[in-house]
Amino acid sequence: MNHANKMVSTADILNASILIVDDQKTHALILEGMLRHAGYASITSTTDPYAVYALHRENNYDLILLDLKMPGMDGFQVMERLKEINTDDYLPVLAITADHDLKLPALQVGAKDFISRPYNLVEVLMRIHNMLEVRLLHTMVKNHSKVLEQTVQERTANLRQSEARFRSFTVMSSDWYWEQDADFRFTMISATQTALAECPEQLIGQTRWEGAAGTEGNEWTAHKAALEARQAFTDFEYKFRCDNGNIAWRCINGEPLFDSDGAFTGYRGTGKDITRRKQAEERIHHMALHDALTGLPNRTLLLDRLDQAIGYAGRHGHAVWVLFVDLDRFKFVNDSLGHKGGDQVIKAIADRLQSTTREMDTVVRLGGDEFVLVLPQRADETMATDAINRMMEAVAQPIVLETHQFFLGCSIGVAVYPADGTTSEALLEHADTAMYRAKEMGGNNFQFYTAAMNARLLERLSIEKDLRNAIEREEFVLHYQPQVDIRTGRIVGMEALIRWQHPTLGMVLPHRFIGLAEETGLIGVIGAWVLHTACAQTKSWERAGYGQLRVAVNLSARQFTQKDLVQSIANILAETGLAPHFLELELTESLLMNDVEAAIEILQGLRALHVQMSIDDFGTGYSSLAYLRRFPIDVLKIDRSFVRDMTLDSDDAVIVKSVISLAHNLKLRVVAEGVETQEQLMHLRILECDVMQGYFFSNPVPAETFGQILREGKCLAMEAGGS
Ligand SMILES: Nc1nc2c(ncn2[C@@H]2O[C@@H]3COP(=O)(O)O[C@H]4[C@@H](O)[C@H](n5cnc6c(=O)[nH]c(N)nc65)O[C@@H]4COP(=O)(O)O[C@H]3[C@H]2O)c(=O)[nH]1
Repeated sequence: MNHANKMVSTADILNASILIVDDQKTHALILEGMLRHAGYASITSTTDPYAVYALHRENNYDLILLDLKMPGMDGFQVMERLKEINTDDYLPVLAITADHDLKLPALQVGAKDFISRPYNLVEVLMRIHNMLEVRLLHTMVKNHSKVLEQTVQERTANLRQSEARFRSFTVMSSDWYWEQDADFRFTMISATQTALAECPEQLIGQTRWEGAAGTEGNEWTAHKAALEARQAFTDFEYKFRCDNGNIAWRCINGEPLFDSDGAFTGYRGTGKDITRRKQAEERIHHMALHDALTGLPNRTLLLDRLDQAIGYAGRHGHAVWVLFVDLDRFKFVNDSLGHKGGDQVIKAIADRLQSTTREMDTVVRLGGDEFVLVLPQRADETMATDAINRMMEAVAQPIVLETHQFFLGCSIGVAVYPADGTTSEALLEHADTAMYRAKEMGGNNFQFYTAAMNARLLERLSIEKDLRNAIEREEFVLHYQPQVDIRTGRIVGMEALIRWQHPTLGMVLPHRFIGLAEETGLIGVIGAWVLHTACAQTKSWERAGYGQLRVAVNLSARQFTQKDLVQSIANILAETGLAPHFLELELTESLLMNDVEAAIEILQGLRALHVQMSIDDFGTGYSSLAYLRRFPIDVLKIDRSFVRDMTLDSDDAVIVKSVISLAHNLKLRVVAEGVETQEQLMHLRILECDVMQGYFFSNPVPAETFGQILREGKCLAMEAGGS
């Protein structure tokens, strides 16, 4: 009230608008006079009750002094009409009456107070003052609540606007908003996101875990415990299966909700679709553990799987076989096909290896042409080599690329857990060692690891180191083995055979280092040295007057596919002055058969130089006589294994016979290798073989010794056939 008093001043009261309604003009004037005298300034009088309604509607008086008894329309009726204007049920009416009985009914109809006639001045002014004060306060409160209402309206509009803004943000952002009740059931999900629309997370009324996949995991247990403890959580990631079968990932944040009494009412938070991120992470994870070309596990995953297999086998007393697989002559294929073709070959081999293994086995690509297989033993089986044989057969199947057909073999080394090692590293190392042994054995076979192999491996490593320095230290020499015309008995040429005079190992034969030189690429330099030395030596014997001799030089696979082969041979011939037809290049049959079309092209390039070409070890490779016609060659060398057995085994005799007649049909010379006995020579002479080479006439000998033989004019004794 104090507060209200302060707000309504005397001036406000005296300036309030007052209407006096009395049918008797004099009464109205008396009252008006009293009021003016008391200081009221805004007073209107009327004697017409019918005019009151219009006047009040227009002026909205603060106070109406209303005579109750009037002819035509009395004060009660006037009040009824005024109610139409003052809809808030407040009639600012002070009833005037001399009749005591009308006072109560007047108050009931809506009058706020009354004044009695005859007027008591103090009472009249008092009541008018009080009434105006209440009236003005009432108006003030009404206005105030109007302002309040307006403020509320404005605030509500602002709120709506910001809510709309929030909505549009959530629509535009990849996140969404959700709410749950105290049982963690969704009560609201702002579900307009495309991600959600495509793969709705949960339905209203369901819990989050009803649609999730793999909820028995530890992370879900921890999450549910956090919910039970009413804790906020951030970045909880989980996956679930959509209706279309796809797996989707979500990341959510949430906070608990409590009412004003502190009781838990549920959770609310945001959600985000992280399926793409998870897929990318999975891809990266897969890439880190797999080989990009073949999709097979890589070395990292190998170590993991092998550790697991060893752990399991150790607990159950089982074995694990570790196979180290390396393709034979892959470098040759890769060089002749280019990288793309090489990749296709690797993929094909990877598929074949996988198709021959069981589900529990692991096939790994280490890189290049190296694979590792982990074959754990099953409880009900004994490990057998059948699996390895199957693998080798699968690899050996012809590979067809465009018009090319290839044959690849592989060398496999096997180390067995626990006999050959109890750690992944030891098993891999020993399988690798065994694989090298298989390579040394000529490839296309498998070897089980033995402790002795380690010693060989160490020797190999030291040889490899020394090989690199051998050229500079001039440790290589060529030995020459005479080739003799069987009809005339005269030396017509020689094969140049490399030897390595190793400072500690002594004389090292080619089979111990040529393969290594191939693998390390040193064969390029070594091969060029051999060619140069052999041509120069031959030319010098020619100059010395020992006749015109042809020198045969072995070409390795890697040399054969060397891009500048033709040019470098032409250079050597020019440098040494040897006529091209005195140089014979020996190529092995398997080297040519690897990729027939490419081989023909290279041979044609060499043919243009007018050098001679021979097929070495004929009969040992994948003989394809059909191709012989297409190779521009001059000589066939019958492998010494046939020569050795031709006098013992009639099959071999038949083979030698048919090779000689086939070669003659094709206008090729035939050289028989490894002739060791008189009997062999006799046979060859009967079969009309052209040239012989072998211990029977001479071992390979140093150049000086060969010069000596030439000087002496050594010939094959014609009658007896001996030297
Ligand atoms: N059992 C027996 N063996 C005989 C007889 N006559 C000769 N031999 C041996 O047979 C091999 C013939 O050489 P190849 O077949 O071309 O086989 C050669 C050839 O493929 C390769 N080689 C030798 N020198 C070179 C070279 O300079 N470059 C390349 N790339 N390879 C070479 O190493 C292989 C082995 O060479 P070597 O150990 O010198 O072995 C030589 C030779 O000593 C015989 O009557 N009985």
